[in-house]
Amino acid sequence: MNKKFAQVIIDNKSSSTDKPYTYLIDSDLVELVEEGMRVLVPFGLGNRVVKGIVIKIEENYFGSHKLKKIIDVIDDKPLISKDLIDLSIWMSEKYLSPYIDAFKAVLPPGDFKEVKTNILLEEVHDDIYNTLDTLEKSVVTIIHNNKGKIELGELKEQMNNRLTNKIIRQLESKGILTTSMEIQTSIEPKYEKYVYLKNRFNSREELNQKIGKRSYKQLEIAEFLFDKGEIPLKELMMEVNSSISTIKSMEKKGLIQIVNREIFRSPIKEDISPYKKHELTLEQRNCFDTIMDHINRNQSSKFLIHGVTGSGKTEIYLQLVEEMINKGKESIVLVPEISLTPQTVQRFVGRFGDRVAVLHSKLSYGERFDQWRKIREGKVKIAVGARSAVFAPFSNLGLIVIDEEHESTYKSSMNPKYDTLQVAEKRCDQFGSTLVIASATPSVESYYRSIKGEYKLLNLKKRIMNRELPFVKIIDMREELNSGNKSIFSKELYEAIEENLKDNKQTILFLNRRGHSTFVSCRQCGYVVKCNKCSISMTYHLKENRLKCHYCGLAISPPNICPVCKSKYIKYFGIGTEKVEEFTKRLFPNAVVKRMDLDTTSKKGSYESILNNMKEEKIDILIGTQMVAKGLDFKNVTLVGIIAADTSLNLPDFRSPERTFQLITQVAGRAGRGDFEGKVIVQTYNPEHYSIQLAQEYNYLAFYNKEVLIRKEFNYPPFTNIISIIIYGEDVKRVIIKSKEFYKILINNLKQINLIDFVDNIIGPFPAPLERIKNNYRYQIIIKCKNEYLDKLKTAIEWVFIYNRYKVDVTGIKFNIDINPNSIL
Ligand SMILES: Nc1ncnc2c1ncn2[C@@H]1O[C@H](COP(=O)(O)OP(=O)(O)OP(=O)(O)O)[C@@H](O)[C@H]1O
Ligand SMILES: [Zn+2]
Ligand SMILES: [Zn+2]
Repeated sequence: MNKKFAQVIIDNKSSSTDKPYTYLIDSDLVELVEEGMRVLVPFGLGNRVVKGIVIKIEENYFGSHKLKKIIDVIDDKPLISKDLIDLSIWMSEKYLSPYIDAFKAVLPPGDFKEVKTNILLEEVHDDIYNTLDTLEKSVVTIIHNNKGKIELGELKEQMNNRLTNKIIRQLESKGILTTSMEIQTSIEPKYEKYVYLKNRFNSREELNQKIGKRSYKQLEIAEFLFDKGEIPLKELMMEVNSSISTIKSMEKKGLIQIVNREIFRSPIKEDISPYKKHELTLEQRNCFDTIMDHINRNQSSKFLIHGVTGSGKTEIYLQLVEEMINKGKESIVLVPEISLTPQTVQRFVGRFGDRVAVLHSKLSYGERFDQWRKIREGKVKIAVGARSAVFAPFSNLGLIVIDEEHESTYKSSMNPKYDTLQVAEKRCDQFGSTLVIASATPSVESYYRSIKGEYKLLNLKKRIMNRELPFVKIIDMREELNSGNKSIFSKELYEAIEENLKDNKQTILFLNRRGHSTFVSCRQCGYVVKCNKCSISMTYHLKENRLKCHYCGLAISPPNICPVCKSKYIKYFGIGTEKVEEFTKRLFPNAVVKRMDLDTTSKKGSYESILNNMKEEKIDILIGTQMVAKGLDFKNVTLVGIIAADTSLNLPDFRSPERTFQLITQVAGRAGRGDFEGKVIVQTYNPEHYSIQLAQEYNYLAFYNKEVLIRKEFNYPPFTNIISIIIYGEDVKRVIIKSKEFYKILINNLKQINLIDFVDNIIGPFPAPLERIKNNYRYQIIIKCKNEYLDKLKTAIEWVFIYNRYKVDVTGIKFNIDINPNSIL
């Protein structure tokens, strides 16, 4: 038999070993090794045996090195499919990510080295058993003696034969074995006690004959178990109203058996009520039909749905998913983590039941692995989840939906620093599947692409039932101040809340800052309390009476006297949600007021409980950050107050006008979703700013047109790419010296390869706007570059910063390279 060559990725932190290594696959393993399987290989000078994953198999090897051999193959089936391998390689190149990080995004959750394969023995009839060869028979015997189940590695050890994988595959094809994956986690599996009748009775009569002489209760239990089969102990005790002692005594007499069974870890609560299918409105139908028309003609396409808040986008996704199921295809529906509320989950699970897998960051590794496995094994047809669900390992993917596509969380800020939209496009290209992205406020980039024809634009201009979009009133807070109102609430907002309370309607108040006061400062000398690890002013939290850093979490007691001038005039400035809550409670003592932000929702279940109380109208006024801004659908909310629309406007980032427009539109969209008209009050110190003005008119198109002109004029995305390189470390002097050194090397390199004139702009190195985070000083280089030259530029950056070909000493220095980052702070 011939030999082959495998490219193997090894899990290794060091960037110098982060590349595929070529190994020889000897003839005896050639048939067994496949792309996506894990193998054991000798690695490094000492030939330490390590686990790696095969990403490519080649017929030829043209190198001159003497190759090491693969020692053994671990899996009997690939852990990941070819399309996901290709996707990872593509990501590592596109986002300059280490291979191993790119692969970890698509590998099963947890440590891939810990994945185990269990082999289960099915029933084997004698006539079939007799047809097996000796090796096959011994495999069957070993598993049989091991109570019908064995872990693959253990079986191999007992077989002492390298061809075990092949034998297993043969037996599997004969229906004698099945395999399933499992991962070792620190979380103990959950068990529950189950009860069943020990003896088999053919009929109730037989049962009565055998144990009829026993007590009435015992007979009742036995009959119950005869009807139901194996059931949870708890359920039995409840149903027949029996004590544990009766059941225990039956066990002692050998009538029944109590066993521990593992409970399948599931993040989906069982008591989800069905979500009925809506008859599509005319607008919804047009949109749905256009998409289905493309799908039915087998045209893989991309769509952007621009649909106002409350226009019923979710119903369209649900019906598209249903069509996919009918076609035997799978769907991925992505929503921002923050909108992955019980409400969203309920809509999907309520419609499709156990055909839905839910993936989000609050799941434990065990839970996540279970969801991953269900997808991989084809047990579910839909994956609903946040960003990383784009990697759901389906094998027949028909549709990807990205809801609220403008959300910044779709861009990852950790390796691989991928943009979910681009990854989704890539996956859809691989499968020939359909991509639908949607928003009430599409990002400038996406809308621009729809105008260029890369996405087909579909509009939903009306709310469901022709409900009106809420009326938006802008309040100039400078005038409020001039007229003597120093409160957080303008007169108009105060009166509107009061009226809303009288009418028994609910109110949402939004402020994009948590905590109580946003900074603490000395009135005498101007000293501001800042985090001593980050260059960020600290936020006061009243309940704990602590100053907290929102970047690194450091908490300290607030000072009584100024540490600089020793004065006592320490003052608390700025407002956060906690202060809004305090004021609201004071002004409306009879209202039920609740706050929803990171601080009040960290306990498990607290988030759900607030949303439930809101739904059941037990809360009059809900105060919150981003969390109350998106996707929530409460019919009784008729008033939305935006306490300060300017917080996002003043950040030194080219996206801040866009973010402000989106936020106001989205928050406003929470009002008037039921039978009653909604009203929105926006308080601001910049009432004439176009973001605020155009959000008031719901004029997305005018906003887009204005914004896109600015982007063009000042050369920002989508007209260019922005690459941010942050050089950071604890020693500020070294950071400065190294930044300058690397900057010079980069410039020289770009000159050498004749790229310097094609790169639009290189600025830096200068202190990053967030100059210090967690004790690290950060210097930044920003490069702007058109699409045509981006690949060349990336190669240069890789050469200089990642491979460090110039052998610069980088002790204590790290780099963070991000292509089109979310924010350039
Ligand atoms: N065809 C329909 N007939 C009646 N009600 C519908 C229909 N489609 C959707 N709805 C209901 O309309 C409400 C708004 O729909 P949905 O929440 O999907 O809007 P959306 O466009 O996603 O809004 P947002 O962008 O604000 O999240 C929901 O309560 C939904 O159940
Ligand atoms: Zn002072
Ligand atoms: Zn800090």
